[in-house]
Amino acid sequence: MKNLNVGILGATGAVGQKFIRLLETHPWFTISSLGASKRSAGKKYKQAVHWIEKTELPSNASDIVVTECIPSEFADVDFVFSGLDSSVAGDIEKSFAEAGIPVISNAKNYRTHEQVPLLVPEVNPDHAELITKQSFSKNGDGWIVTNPNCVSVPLSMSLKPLDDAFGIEAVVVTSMQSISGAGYPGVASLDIVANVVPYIGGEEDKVETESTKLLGRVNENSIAYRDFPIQATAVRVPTVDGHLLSVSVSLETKPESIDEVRKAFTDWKNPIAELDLPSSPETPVRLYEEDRHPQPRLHADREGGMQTAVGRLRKGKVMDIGYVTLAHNTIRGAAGGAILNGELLAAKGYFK
Ligand SMILES: NC(=O)C1=CN([C@@H]2O[C@H](COP(=O)(O)OP(=O)(O)OC[C@H]3O[C@@H](n4cnc5c(N)ncnc54)[C@H](OP(=O)(O)O)[C@@H]3O)[C@@H](O)[C@H]2O)C=CC1
Ligand SMILES: N[C@@H](CC(=O)OP(=O)(O)O)C(=O)O
Repeated sequence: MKNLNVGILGATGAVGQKFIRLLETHPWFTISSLGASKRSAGKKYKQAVHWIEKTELPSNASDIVVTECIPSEFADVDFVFSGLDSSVAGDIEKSFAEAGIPVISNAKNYRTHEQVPLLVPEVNPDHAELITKQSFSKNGDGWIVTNPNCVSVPLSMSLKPLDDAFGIEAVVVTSMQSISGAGYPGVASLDIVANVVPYIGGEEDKVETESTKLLGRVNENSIAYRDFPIQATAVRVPTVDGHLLSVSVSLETKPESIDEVRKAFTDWKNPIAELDLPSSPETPVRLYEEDRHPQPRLHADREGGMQTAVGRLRKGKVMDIGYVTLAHNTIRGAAGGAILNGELLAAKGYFK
C-alpha cells in the first residue's frame, strides 16, 4: 500500500477533470494541489472549472484553491500529473523536474526526448529505467515520464501481441477520433455535426513516431526506435468519447491461418499482471468476435475505460491482416493511462 500526495497541472481542462474524477477514491494517491493558468489561479476549484464530467464534482477537490503552475506552490506533493496545454507544458514541466518534483505528463512536449520514457505499462514497462539517466534535477529526484498520444495507445497495445508472436513489418492505420480529443470547447459544432473532418493537425506524425518508440528496445541511455513504417490518416468524427482505429498490418513471420493470429491476442500475457495495480484492467487487450464490435458508445467505457478493444480481425488482401481497435481517449489515452504509469512507478519504487 502506497500513500502519496499528488498535484495536478492543468486541473481545469478536459484531461485535468478526468484526473480529478479518477483519483477521487484512489487507494494510493491523494490530491493535495491543483494548478492551472493565471485565469484560474486564486479561485476555489469549483469556481475555476467548467465541469464537463457526468459525475458530481468530487468534494475532495472542489474547495482546493487553484494556484499557478509554479513548483513552490506544490511543496506538499510527492509528484504531479500534467494535463497542461502543450503550448505551456514544455517550460512548466521542466521547471517542476528541475525543482525535484517528478512529472507524469499527457502533453506531447517530451514524448520523443531521448531520456524520457514514453510509457504504456502493458507494452514497455522496462522503458521506465530511462528515468535514472535523466539530469533535470541535481540529485535525480525530479524527472519526467510521458504517456503517448491517444491514438498511439490502442495502436501500440494492439500491435504488442502481434509483435511478440510474429514481428511487425509495416502498418497502415486510419483513426476515427472523437470530439473530446480536442479538449473543451474543442471542435466548432458547424464543423463536426453531421460531418467528418479528414485532418487533425500534427496527429499523423505523432502516431507514426510514438508507436515505434513504444515498441522500441532499451539501449544503454535511450530507446532504439523500431524501423517498421507506419502510415497514419487521422480523421475527426462526431463521436464523443473513444477513438476507433482501422489497422492493416504486414507481419514478419507469416501466420498459417487467421486463427493463429486470434490465438496471439487471446493467449497474450500482460507483463505487469502480477503487480495487481489498482487501475490495471483485467484484460488490457480484449478480442471481440461479434462482427459489429467494438463500438465507441458500447465499448469505450469497458473496464473503467482502461481496456483496449480489438475486433473485426480478418485475413488481409493487401497486407497480412486487418482489424479495428478502440480505446477511451481521455481515460486509457490520457488521464487513466497516466495514473497507471504513476502506479507502475510507485510499485517499482521510483518515488523517493
Ligand atoms: N483530450 C485528449 O483526448 C487528450 C489530451 N492530451 C493532452 O493533454 C493536455 C490537455 O488536454 P485537454 O485537457 O484536452 O486541454 P484543455 O484545453 O481542456 O485544458 C488545458 C489546461 O491547461 C491549462 N493552461 C492553459 N494555459 C496555461 C498556462 N499559461 N499556464 C498554466 N496552465 C495553463 C488550462 O487552464 P485554464 O483553465 O486556467 O485555462 C487547462 O487546465 C494537452 O497537452 C493535450 O494535448 C493527451 C491525450 C489525449
Ligand atoms: N490530438 C488528440 C488529442 C491530443 O491532445 O493528442 P496529443 O496529446 O498527442 O497532443 C485528439 O485530437 O484526439
